[in-house]
This record gives sequence, structure tokens and C-alpha cells, in this order.
Amino acid sequence: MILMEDIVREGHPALRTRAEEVVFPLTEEDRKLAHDLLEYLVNSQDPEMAEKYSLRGGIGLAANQVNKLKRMFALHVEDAKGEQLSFVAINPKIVSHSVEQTYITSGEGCLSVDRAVPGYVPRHARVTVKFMTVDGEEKKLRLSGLPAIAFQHELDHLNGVMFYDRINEKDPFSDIPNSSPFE
Ligand SMILES: O=CN(O)C[C@@H](CC1CCCC1)C(=O)N1NCCC[C@H]1C(=O)Nc1ccccn1
Ligand code: NI
Repeated sequence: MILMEDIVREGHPALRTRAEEVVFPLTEEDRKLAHDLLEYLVNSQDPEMAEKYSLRGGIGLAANQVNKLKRMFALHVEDAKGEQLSFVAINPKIVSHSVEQTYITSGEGCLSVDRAVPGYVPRHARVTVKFMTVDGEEKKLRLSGLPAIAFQHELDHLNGVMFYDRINEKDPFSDIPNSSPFE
């Protein structure tokens, strides 16, 4: 199982490296990585497991964060309707997105960043995404709200982008044009 010690922190080159496309059929190692990424999120959201293994809660985790430069990440997050989204996205892509933007009003954090970085992180409010599942099926989803934000945060990791790269340096809380906040 993945522990906090397996999660690389700011300064580690993996966080600034573009991950490589995953080749199908998946190797046993790829399958284990996919499983372990999702397992971390489930464990981190279970109070007993989180406490027992000192896990920081997460709703997303990208392979770069465990020093695996493969284009895959896991999401385990509730949507606005209380539906549990739980999947591993392999070779994910945003195929289209809204003009409208959004941002978490309390800002974003990152399991690879051991400090608070204040400011709004502009994200597309709605995204249409495509990715391969571990079973080799292509999925196409339309996401909004927290799932949309999380998908973009994770896809950024696969491209070596950190959330704070997107914060307005001059005024971190400056108005985001054409946006609606995510409280
Ligand atoms: O790359 C992946 N990561 O770095 C883990 C991040 C991913 C999320 C950050 C913003 C969107 C995706 C993560 O989950 N966190 N970041 C550190 C603080 C805790 C946690 C978090 O934001 N939790 C949360 C947020 C809203 C509602 C409920 N829970
Ligand atoms: Ni992160």
C-alpha cells in the first residue's frame, strides 16, 4: 500500500516531468500502480486507516506523485449529487471544455506540497474527458464541480504542472473572469 513516505514532495523532479503514455496491454506493474493509487485514496478517506497509517486525505492521486512517470491517476470523489466517482484514468485527455471557469474559494492544496499556498486556481467549470480504464475500455465523461476540478489538478500533474503555477502572482485572489466559485 502507498504511504505518505512514498509521495514525493516539491523539489522532486518527478513533479516537473511529463509522464509517458501507458502502453496497452498493461503490465502487471501498471495494474498494481493503478490499484495502489486508488487504494491510497480510499484508505486516506477512511478515518481508521488514515489515523493508523498517518495518511493525509486525498480525492485524487497522480502517478508522478509516487515517482512513476506514467500517464495515469486515480480519483475518489463525491459529486454534487453525492454520487461517488471512483476510477483510475489512463492516458486521460480533456476533449472539450466550457468557456466558463471555476475555482475552489478556499484555494487548492496538494499531497506533494507541505505548505499552504493561498489563491484562486482557475479551472474549466465543465470538461468532457476521455481516458482508458484498466480493462482497456475507452471512457468518455462530462464532469463539473469538484470532479472537474480534481480531474484538471491530476492531469496537470501528468504534465509537470503544479496548482500554484496557475495562481495570479500579482493578486492571488483577483477576480477570475467568467467564473462561478466552488464553495
Ligand atoms: O494530486 C492530488 N493531490 O495532491 C491531492 C489533492 C487533490 C485535490 C486538490 C484540489 C482538487 C484535487 C487533495 O485531495 N487534497 N489536497 C491537499 C489537501 C487535502 C486534499 C483535498 O483537497 N481534499 C478535498 C478537497 C475538496 C473537498 C474534499 N476534499
Ligand atoms: Ni496534487
